[in-house]
Amino acid sequence: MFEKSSWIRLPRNVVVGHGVLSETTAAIDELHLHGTPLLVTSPTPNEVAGQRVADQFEDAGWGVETVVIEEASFESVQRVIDVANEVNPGYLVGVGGGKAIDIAKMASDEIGRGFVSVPTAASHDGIVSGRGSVPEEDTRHSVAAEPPLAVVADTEIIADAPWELTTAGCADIISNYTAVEDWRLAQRLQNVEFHEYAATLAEMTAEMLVDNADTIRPGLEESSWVVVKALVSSGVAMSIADSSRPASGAEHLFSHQLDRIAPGAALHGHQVGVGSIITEYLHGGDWRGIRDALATIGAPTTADELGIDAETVVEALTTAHEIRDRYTILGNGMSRAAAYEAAETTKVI
Ligand SMILES: NC(=O)C1=CN([C@@H]2O[C@H](COP(=O)(O)OP(=O)(O)OC[C@H]3O[C@@H](n4cnc5c(N)ncnc54)[C@H](OP(=O)(O)O)[C@@H]3O)[C@@H](O)[C@H]2O)C=CC1
Ligand SMILES: O=C(CO)COP(=O)(O)O
Ligand SMILES: [Zn+2]
Repeated sequence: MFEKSSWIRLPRNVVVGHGVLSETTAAIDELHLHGTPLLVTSPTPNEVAGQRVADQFEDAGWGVETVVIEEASFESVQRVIDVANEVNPGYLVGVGGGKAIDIAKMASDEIGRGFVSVPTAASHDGIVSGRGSVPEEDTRHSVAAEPPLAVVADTEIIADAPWELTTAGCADIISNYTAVEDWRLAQRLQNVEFHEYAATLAEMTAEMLVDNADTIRPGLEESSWVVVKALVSSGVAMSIADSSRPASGAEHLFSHQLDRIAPGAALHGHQVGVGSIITEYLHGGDWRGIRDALATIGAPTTADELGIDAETVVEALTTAHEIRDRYTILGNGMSRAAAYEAAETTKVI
């Protein structure tokens, strides 16, 4: 039965490969955008890529305005909006990790301009999605934001980024397994809207990454390529669902709660990976398989490796269900005894 219309907003040009940063203007030119680009970046990404992108824009005769943000905050989003109000850009270009990209996509959404994503790290699937997240107070989870019109992912630059950013991106993809299990559960128990295509794509993406886990190695540019492709697929799954459901279940609630209790302890992807080991155990599934895939890639599998203690894990597990209205295997909350049992059995603590 057709109940309502749905919009699937996908990037038109996804350019991935060695040296493709030099094709940024070509990828944008194809979109028939007009006006001066506003480049949003952060300090290191600006050095490794932003300045080169700005030079390309100048050489193309398009001009460019640049904002360098240091922090992932609503203040930074506002700063970009303020600059945009002054210079009236044709579109925004985010160059960096999740911080610069999310700030650019949230500002784009606010001012109604197109957004182009130029990731310098493969740290999570936000680099290609239409979801934005700023780690402040009540909004730990992502919200709808401007999806990228184009993504330009230069694997030469991404392979040179700190390796733990790539293992975090891998773990974010592996967490799709439990995210989809939670989504199916929510459909059965709560009649939550479910999209088979989006769920299958998200699961298949995780499966392909796990199948290739032993080829993902630091210093191998091919590994960055595999991870970026997986992040693109995961972003597409979220666009099809018009929700982060295909890539975010209870393991993400656990991570968002850790961000509250122990801010900055570990990377998003590493936290959701450890969360996935525990929530797969709660689902009665192959949690050892998830743990082994994470370990093979070199992502954390224990609280120690995340830099948090047992009490923090238990507090996050018992309160994670309060993060948002999203039904998962955590139901209405875990007891402390159950949280200890799950974390100990899976050797997370
Ligand atoms: N939209 C979504 O679905 C999601 C969004 N997020 C958001 O994303 C952000 C986290 O993303 P993440 O990528 O980890 O964070 P950052 O963008 O802060 O990048 C992490 C670090 O890596 C540095 N860096 C980036 N690229 C390179 C490179 N090529 N070489 C060397 N250093 C590099 C950055 O430098 P510098 O400090 O100079 O920027 C920063 O220190 C948070 O704001 C979070 O809220 C997280 C999960 C999901
Ligand atoms: O990180 C995400 C998917 O990997 C986004 O999920 P959230 O909506 O839970 O922030
Ligand atoms: Zn995630």
